[in-house]
Amino acid sequence: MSAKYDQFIANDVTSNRSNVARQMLIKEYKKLGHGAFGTVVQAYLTPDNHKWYGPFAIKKVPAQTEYKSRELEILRVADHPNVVKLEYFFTHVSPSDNKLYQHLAMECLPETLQLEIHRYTSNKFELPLKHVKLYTYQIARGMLYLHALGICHRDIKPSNVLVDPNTGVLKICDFGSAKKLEPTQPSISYICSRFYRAPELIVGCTQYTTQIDIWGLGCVMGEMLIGKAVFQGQEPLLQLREISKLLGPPDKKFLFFSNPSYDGPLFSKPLFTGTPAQRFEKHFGNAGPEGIDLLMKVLVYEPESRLSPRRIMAHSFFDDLRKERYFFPRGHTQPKYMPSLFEFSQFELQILGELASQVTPQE
Ligand SMILES: Nc1ncnc2c1ncn2[C@@H]1O[C@H](COP(=O)(O)OP(=O)(O)OP(=O)(O)O)[C@@H](O)[C@H]1O
Repeated sequence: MSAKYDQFIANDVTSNRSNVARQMLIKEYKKLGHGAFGTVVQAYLTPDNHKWYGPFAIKKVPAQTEYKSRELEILRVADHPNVVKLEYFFTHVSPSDNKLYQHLAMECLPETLQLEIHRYTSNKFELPLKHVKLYTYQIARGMLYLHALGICHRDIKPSNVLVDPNTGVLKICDFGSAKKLEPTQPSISYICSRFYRAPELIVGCTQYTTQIDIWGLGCVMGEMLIGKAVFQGQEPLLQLREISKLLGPPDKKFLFFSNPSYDGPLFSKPLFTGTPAQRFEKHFGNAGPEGIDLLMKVLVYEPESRLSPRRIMAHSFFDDLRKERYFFPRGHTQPKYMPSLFEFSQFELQILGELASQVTPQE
């Protein structure tokens, strides 16, 4: 291994599996990304210069902020095939600015869904429908788990979804905005990236539920189908205008329950023609009738009317995944067996309840 980047020794590198802390040498290889709060680098870890662990994606965020501690707290407990796994964590003072940084070493995936969508659009294609099904199903399965724990991701978007296009595996990442929602406590409404913000967030609701993530799932599914963000508001309030073009304007009941004191624009003058079904058909025709039906049940104003993760997983749009366990990875002419989609834990089976048999393939 030839080092191109930084290397440093960190004390107290804690394994999230065993909880044991020890000194390790960290070798960084390349930058994977950077966001509002920190940078992500690919790195290997060694306790003795012989055994190497990795590659990991190490996210560095300034230590001792509320953001950081929530992200660590959530990643420490999250253990699911569709949620990025935290392997090690430690704090370390950066020699460049002498500040303390929290380091989260997570399993590393080759790409984000954003890049995967971009690969197709730059060649004037959209993702094959089978891939849309495979990825949307896994987002729903990750959400089934997170939401059952009360964890709301609050920033679902294609760049926060990691994929391995070769295996078809998908994992939700970036828990920097995530929060365990308590039913009686308000939360800030100014979260989530604009194009993916649920309508209740746009109108300033502070008692929202994990259903804001379901809106994000709908936006991500739609983006995979059409190759670009479904609702591209040029500024925060204009985001509602974009939504109104497809769904029609929000009604009084929605506003009453979301934020009765909202006094922003409502876009009640028709900005569209035809029925909602015709507009969805026009936008997402390539999803087929089942895909359109699913989107129409996910992209709805009332959060409680949006399908839950388990109802999404049970939707007939995913019957193909249950019947035919192969897919063609990008650039492959030979089919490949799909990743594990239905090997549910006892916890998942409990949440799926009576829908478990509908979600699982019938041999
Ligand atoms: N486990 C991982 N494997 C591979 N790449 C990753 C991984 N985690 C993060 N990345 C890359 O780093 C980018 C930023 O990571 P992340 O979203 O967690 O940081 P952030 O500071 O919260 O960013 P943002 O402000 O854009 O949300 C991701 O979009 C992705 O490209």
